[in-house]
Amino acid sequence: MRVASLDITGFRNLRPVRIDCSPGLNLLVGPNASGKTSLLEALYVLGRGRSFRARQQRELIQTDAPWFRVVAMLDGGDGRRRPVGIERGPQELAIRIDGAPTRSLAELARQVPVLLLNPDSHRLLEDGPRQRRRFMDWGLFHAEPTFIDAWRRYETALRHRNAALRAGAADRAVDAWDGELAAAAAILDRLRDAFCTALEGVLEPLAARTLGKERVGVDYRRGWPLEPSERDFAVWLRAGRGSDRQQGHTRSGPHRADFTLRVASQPPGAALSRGQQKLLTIALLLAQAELYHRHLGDACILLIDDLPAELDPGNRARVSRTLAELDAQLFVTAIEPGLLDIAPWRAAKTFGLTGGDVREMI
Ligand SMILES: Nc1ncnc2c1ncn2[C@@H]1O[C@H](COP(=O)(O)OP(=O)(O)OP(=O)(O)O)[C@@H](O)[C@H]1O
Repeated sequence: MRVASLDITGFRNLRPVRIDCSPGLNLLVGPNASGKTSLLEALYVLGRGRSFRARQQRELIQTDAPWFRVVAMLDGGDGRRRPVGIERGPQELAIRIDGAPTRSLAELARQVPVLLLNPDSHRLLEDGPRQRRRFMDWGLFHAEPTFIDAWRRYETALRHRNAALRAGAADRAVDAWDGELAAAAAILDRLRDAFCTALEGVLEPLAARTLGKERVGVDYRRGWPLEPSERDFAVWLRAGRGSDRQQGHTRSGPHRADFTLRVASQPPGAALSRGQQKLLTIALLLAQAELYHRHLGDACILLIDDLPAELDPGNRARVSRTLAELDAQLFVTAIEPGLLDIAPWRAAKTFGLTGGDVREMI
């Protein structure tokens, strides 16, 4: 899916704007506070229904404006164009896909597959497992039709089981949720395990290109210490029920799943410099984009904030070449135009931003 054109009204400091986007690279150039990150953020909100930096969604609405609206005309590569839009007032949220209103953020996310790379992305490797679970689940949500149902089933069963544990419910009541939890866990576990295997396959060559390291591995952690069969997880749940009751929640399961990376048999923190860890994070994001492309035969939308600032000139050139080879649509911010070489791209447009005003540069 690619964004053919984008309309933004009432969002952060951006003046009302309509741009025709390149199917390849869209370079957003401007000084500090000109609105570059806001433009990426508008696209991110369109794809995820929330911002990557605002604590309150209402921060996104322009000062003195009643609401914001972001509308994209999407091009699926089959010649069909489809409008998708999100509008948010202080309280209410409205989504339209192909002219029809919907309340489903999942449906919106399916239409607008956005991935973000910004100066905080290295936290994917450094922070706790939640971000890495989201990373796995983003890939599975798009690639595996059975994923979302299993995920919802699991979350519902987990909520009910935890409530039953806290309420001191009889074993019979908890048994019912254990069965449901174990059945959904088996599906999630199988999908995430397969995802990590596929991720390793695409990450290795990408890490070799961006980082010059070849022995990069992905180790899946399922969230409980037994073999991956439904029965085993049910047994594990049963055995841990007493302690779960004491704690008031289910201590193990796919809600604790994670993955770790390995570079030449070591954790990235031990094997790599900080700059190299950033390159590994970039390779990881690109691997996600590549997997999306392999599964769906279509491009996803990569939002890259402040990439040049992160890398020395040699690494910048290597990353630029790798990005240009990827079949994805890119929106990349930079303070100066020369920091990213646009020559490797077959299709590229540069947009200049000043004080929230966006203009295509010819
Ligand atoms: N709701 C809002 N209404 C109006 N202006 C806002 C709102 N929220 C943020 N701003 C302003 O928008 C400006 C643009 O910020 P943005 O982060 O998009 O700039 P940028 O070009 O990415 O800057 P930098 O290069 O420094 O990262 C900031 O000056 C900020 O104060």
